[in-house]
Amino acid sequence: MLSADTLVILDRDGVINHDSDNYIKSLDEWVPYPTSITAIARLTHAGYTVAVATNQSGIARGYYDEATLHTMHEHLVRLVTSESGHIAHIAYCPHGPDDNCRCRKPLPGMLLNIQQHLGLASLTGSWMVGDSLRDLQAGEAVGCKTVLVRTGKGVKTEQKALVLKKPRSSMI
Ligand SMILES: O=P(O)(O)OC[C@@H](O)[C@H]1O[C@@H](OP(=O)(O)O)[C@@H](O)[C@@H](O)[C@@H]1O
Ligand SMILES: [Mg+2]
Ligand SMILES: [Zn+2]
Repeated sequence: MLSADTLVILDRDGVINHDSDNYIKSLDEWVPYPTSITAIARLTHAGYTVAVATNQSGIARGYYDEATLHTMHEHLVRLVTSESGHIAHIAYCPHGPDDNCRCRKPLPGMLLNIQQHLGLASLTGSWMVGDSLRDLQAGEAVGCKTVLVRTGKGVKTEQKALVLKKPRSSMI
């Protein structure tokens, strides 16, 4: 039975698959981490609903098109299905940083789209798993519990957050 606290929203690049500073521009470049597909299947078997929310500014930048993105997501779904897992919805933002859209993380637009698609009244208590601060910010904006992974950009994100948290050394 779907409820907010059994929903897990995953960031894609750096969480499900390897990320690249040069963007993931083709199906060949989309390489899942060794355990991520099985992890999604295990979440399904444990009664969780899994969705994906991914920024894909590479489309706005002209590096690849939506058809190519769809081939990556069809492949992801095939792999998960082959392990009897399920992905309830994949939301993506094709826009660039200057497009002022409402869906690009850290804005929560994609998470609200997932909420609407699943017919949930709220995302309070759902999980948002990401490797970037903007993933966690999007989740926090709609009451999700957030998880930072150390894959992808996660270690860099953690180090940046630790630096920000460090008490300022008193200046003499
Ligand atoms: O982690 P998710 O949201 O699934 O996808 C991130 C990707 O769309 C790309 O996002 C870009 O950020 P900018 O969009 O250029 O700020 C860069 O971080 C790329 O390295 C990365 O591949
Ligand atoms: Mg990411
Ligand atoms: Zn967008």
